[in-house]
Amino acid sequence: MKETFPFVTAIVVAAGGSTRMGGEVSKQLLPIAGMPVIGRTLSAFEAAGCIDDVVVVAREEDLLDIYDIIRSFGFEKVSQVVRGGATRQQSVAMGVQNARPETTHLAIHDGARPLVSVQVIGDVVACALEHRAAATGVRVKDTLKQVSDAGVIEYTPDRSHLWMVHTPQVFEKRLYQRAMDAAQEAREDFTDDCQLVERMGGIPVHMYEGSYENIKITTPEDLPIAEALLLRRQQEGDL
Ligand SMILES: Nc1ccn([C@@H]2O[C@H](COP(=O)(O)OP(=O)(O)OP(=O)(O)O)[C@@H](O)[C@H]2O)c(=O)n1
Ligand SMILES: C[C@](O)(CO)[C@H](O)COP(=O)(O)O
Repeated sequence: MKETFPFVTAIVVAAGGSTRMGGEVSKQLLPIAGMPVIGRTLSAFEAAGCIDDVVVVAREEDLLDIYDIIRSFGFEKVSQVVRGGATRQQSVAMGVQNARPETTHLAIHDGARPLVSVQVIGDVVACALEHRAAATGVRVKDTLKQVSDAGVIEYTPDRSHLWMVHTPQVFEKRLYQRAMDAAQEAREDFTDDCQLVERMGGIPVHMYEGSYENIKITTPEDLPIAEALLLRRQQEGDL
């Protein structure tokens, strides 16, 4: 039997409006290389040895489809599917409130990042077990510009310390709970979970260098990119 410490619960948030994708259907339900986006995401967490339990957060209108996907692909780690909130932060909070009481660490992940690998999940969880708080991300590859509302370049930031943050973002549960309560009390709402811990100060969030393949399905051109990456993995025997 597995020891109870650590007990890592993945909170997979899939309750967004998919506005930038367009269309009626949630982007998490769209097929890529023959499987719904959320199915691909959940397969990675099912296969990751460091993950003990999974809570999925979804829109009310998607619940039946999500249950269907979980049943048909046989995802045994998913213990609950709960309704999300109006913002990503609220959806994460719904997931956290429903995590099993023995949870010691939370691995918060976007349902819309189906290319996350078992290796990245394992490495960022290990980093958080050591440091209490960790995120995965990649170094910015392009030269960046700050552009004014009039469309004029204002300046070129030094990119040597700039990264794009991905998920999973992994935290000791007690720490994350404290950060979440403080942000809620201050009525602050953030697009990622690191910011909750960053704003408290005192606890450094470690960055684990992950993979450029861990893209978020955000706009329509992301779908063929994800499909091409998955087909390459299939050809290389990684799937
Ligand atoms: N109220 C929300 C908003 C976002 N998310 C989830 O958070 C992840 C990252 O969000 P994003 O890509 O911004 O998704 P959407 O909010 O759906 O996108 P958009 O801004 O285009 O509507 C996604 O897996 C999304 O489903 C969520 O669970 N609940
Ligand atoms: C959490 C996140 O995936 C980190 O990259 C991201 O912030 C989600 O929201 P966004 O509004 O698409 O940046």
